[in-house]
Amino acid sequence: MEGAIKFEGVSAGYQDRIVLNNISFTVNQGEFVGVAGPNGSGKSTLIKLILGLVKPLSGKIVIKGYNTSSSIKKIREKMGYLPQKSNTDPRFPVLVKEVVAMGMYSTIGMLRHPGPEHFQRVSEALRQVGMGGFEEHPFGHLSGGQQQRVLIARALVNNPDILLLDEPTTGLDHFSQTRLINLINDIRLKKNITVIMVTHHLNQIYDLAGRIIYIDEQKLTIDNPESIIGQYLGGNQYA
Ligand SMILES: Nc1ncnc2c1ncn2[C@@H]1O[C@H](COP(=O)(O)OP(=O)(O)OP(=O)(O)O)[C@@H](O)[C@H]1O
Repeated sequence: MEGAIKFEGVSAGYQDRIVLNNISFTVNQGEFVGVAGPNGSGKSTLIKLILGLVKPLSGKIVIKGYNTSSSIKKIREKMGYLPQKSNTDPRFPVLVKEVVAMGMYSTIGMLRHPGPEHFQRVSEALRQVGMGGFEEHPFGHLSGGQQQRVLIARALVNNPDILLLDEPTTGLDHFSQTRLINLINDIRLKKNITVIMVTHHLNQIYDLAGRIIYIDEQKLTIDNPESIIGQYLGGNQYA
């Protein structure tokens, strides 16, 4: 079976700095894979390689059968992305429906206005994350947890096969973190989406993620949570 995401001998880095050296792995459709490792080890770089925002120095990346070096537009249509959190100015005058509609720019184009059929998709994505009815609310007036759910709706609005989440629970209280992760997992199961989620808190996903990617010192290991925690975190999932 062709994997949803396949890395073959990939090296990547910036200027004269190698971040990932000769890594290979395959993720299957519908898997929930966590991405962990120390600060600066290359977790976001891995996500950006999958998105085609960072180009490999050598090796090959194939997403749903398409090579990132030649078919990046096709691949982007299949992916939803929630970047690392940046704080939104509460006075920023943008409505929830406009934030979600931004997720469709890759398919409808930046300069075209979204039509009624697009806003139907926006409402559907908001319903999926439990934010139906919030279309006309100012984004900046929502709580942190609600804002993250709206940003997940933005990542889901194109019906992606792959959802890439870079520390989606940052800044949320413990209860909201658990709720958000359970929500992501429910959507994954319902739609058979592949979820790749960067987190500093493996305990959050220990029971849900089938496998964890651990990155350190230019190397990548992929294995079940128990084994990764045993090998790298001294057996402590809360480390
Ligand atoms: N655009 C860039 N130009 C140069 N160096 C970069 C760039 N982006 C990242 N780096 C460097 O590459 C390394 C990996 O960064 P990356 O952001 O992938 O790490 P990370 O594991 O996501 O870190 P964190 O846990 O702090 O979010 C770091 O040393 C970082 O300084």
